[in-house]
Amino acid sequence: MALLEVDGLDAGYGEDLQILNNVDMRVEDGEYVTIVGPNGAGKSTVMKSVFGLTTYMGGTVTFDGGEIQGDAPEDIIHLGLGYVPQNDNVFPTLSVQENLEMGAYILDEVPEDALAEVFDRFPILDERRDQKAGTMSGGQQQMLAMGRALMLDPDLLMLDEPSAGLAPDLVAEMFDKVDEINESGTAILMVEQNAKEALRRCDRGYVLVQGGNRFMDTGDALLADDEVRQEFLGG
Ligand SMILES: Nc1ncnc2c1ncn2[C@@H]1O[C@H](COP(=O)(O)OP(=O)(O)OP(=O)(O)O)[C@@H](O)[C@H]1O
Repeated sequence: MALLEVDGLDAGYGEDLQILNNVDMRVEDGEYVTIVGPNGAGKSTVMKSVFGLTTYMGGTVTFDGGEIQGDAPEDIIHLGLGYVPQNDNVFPTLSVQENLEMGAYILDEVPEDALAEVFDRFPILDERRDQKAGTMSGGQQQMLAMGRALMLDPDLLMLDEPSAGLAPDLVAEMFDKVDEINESGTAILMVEQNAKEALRRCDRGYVLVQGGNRFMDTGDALLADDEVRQEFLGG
């Protein structure tokens, strides 16, 4: 069984606004999977639904062998599933180090080895460990949000548009960081607007349209597919 298996997932918002319709998705141990698709397709909703932040309406979500559909985020985070939302992903009035420590709030003590590893992986966070998160640039805050999610050493890290709003040189740096995190053994499920670059780097990709699965293949195969290129990658 895959690390994450989503089978026939229906989910949405409020009482009856259904967005996802019969979505299937899987991420193997250590795999790097990307979700692409047009605006409003439901890409973010897939991640939020896996993490228990939407209204569950049907289907199953299995993580590490146990069913988690309908569970609360505070239960899911204990299982080794990390999630970095696109917005509001740092505490602006707390320092960098305090933000990272908050990432491990479910533990009795701050995991010093994990903290050292995050500082090692993101030298900018080490340099600015006492700076208030809200005074850092968008890219630095994004690194901090990722670092915070890594404090619990997740088996799967879900990233919602990590390159959004970043200058081009920072976009490359962000993608490199994601590669490094994946190479160190953490599986990745990532939503990206920067679809070509994401598909180039991932193992496998899903194209989601109107809340449902449309294409699934290796990143290279999706990049080479005429229909995918024309419809979703700007030709
Ligand atoms: N909190 C919410 N309440 C109600 N509807 C929502 C909520 N969040 C998202 N939606 C709706 O769900 C649909 C899918 O949104 P979602 O953000 O998942 O799409 P997306 O594929 O990630 O889009 P984008 O690429 O623009 O970020 C959209 O129609 C959106 O308006």
